[in-house]
Amino acid sequence: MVTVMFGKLKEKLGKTVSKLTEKIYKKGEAKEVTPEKVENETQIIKSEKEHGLKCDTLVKEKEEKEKIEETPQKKEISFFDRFKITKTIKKVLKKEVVITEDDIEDVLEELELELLEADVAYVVVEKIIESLKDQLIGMKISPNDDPGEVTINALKNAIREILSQEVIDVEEIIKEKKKKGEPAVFVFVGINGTGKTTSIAKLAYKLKNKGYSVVLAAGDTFRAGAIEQLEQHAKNVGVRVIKHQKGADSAAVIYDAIQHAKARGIDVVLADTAGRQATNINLMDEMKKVVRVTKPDLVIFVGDALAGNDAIYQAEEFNNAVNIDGVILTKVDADAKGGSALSIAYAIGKPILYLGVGQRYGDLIEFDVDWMINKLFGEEEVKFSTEREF
Ligand SMILES: Nc1nc2c(ncn2[C@@H]2O[C@H](COP(=O)(O)OP(=O)(O)OP(=O)(O)O)[C@@H](O)[C@H]2O)c(=O)[nH]1
Repeated sequence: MVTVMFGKLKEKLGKTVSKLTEKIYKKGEAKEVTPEKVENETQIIKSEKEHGLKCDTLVKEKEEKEKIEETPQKKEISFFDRFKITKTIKKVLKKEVVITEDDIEDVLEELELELLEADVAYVVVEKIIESLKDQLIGMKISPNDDPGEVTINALKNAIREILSQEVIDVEEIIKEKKKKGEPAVFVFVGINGTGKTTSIAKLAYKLKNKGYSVVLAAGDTFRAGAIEQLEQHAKNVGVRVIKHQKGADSAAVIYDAIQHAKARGIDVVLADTAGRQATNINLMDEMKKVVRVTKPDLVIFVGDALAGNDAIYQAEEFNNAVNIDGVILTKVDADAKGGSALSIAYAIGKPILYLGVGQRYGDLIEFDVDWMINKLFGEEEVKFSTEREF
């Protein structure tokens, strides 16, 4: 089953736009108007070909057209038939509307429940509702305005506020460190199984393809097989790994990798660490030591989008322990809800750097607010590859 990325969130936001729009139409006693002009047949067929429009009228029209073709005497589609094909009813407000809290209260209450259901963190839901109220209550909508556009823009603004954090330019950090003759050091932290090792490999692949030299540090000396897993990724991607034996001190391995990179003028050190539960005090203390000793340029929290609210809680705990700089949210390709992608940055006040969108080395995309807004409100449905490279 192909997951529609952020599918649940997208559906709920779409429903809210329709409900708010209908409320405004009703209050403004909107009347239906038909389009001034009728498209000609070529435009209709073109629309059908270009957009695969299979709406009822077009399908019905094709059946009627086939029927006409069966009876040779009626070659042309009548004007009225054409008119039916492109019948796009628009509504126009009869009078100006001033939106009151009563007008939108019930729709916003429903939106609140539905966002919570899509795994959006409570603090984020509250912020979105508050922003919508600030934007919409008291707003004047004239007959020249398009209520649908007004409501979509209000929702987009509310979500943009949530998603916008200070942007971190990873390549800028690498270049700045290179000027000082030092490697940029990025340490990856998170709980077990979220995709740390995989994301390190994906970022190594991305940076290597951009011309940077990369070395990996096998800092997960805890989990059986973790060192070998990272070595396999490094081989596949074509970068080196600095490792010690299993059970060695994680900070020491990463420290050695940094010295190796310095000695050889390598641009970037990507350091793995053992997956750990935020509740495991000993492992959290070890992680604090790793950060204290290695002084990384970025501490990157790797969260699993499928974990929903748990990913937010874990990010908050890790942020309290070692001050996270940025987030990689993985398995977004498999996340039908979308709540964690919307919530994690706002909940900890740190930016999402990348999204993991599959199991190939190229399946790591730089996060961008406009990109996410477009995915939540855009028409296109993103299809991800289910191919596996690891
Ligand atoms: N669909 C999908 N799967 C992913 C993504 N990122 C990681 N995975 C899978 O998630 C699983 C765990 O990935 P790892 O990188 O081993 O996780 P980890 O955090 O290093 O795990 P520990 O070493 O136990 O802490 C693997 O099967 C990956 O292929 C992603 O973006 N999309």
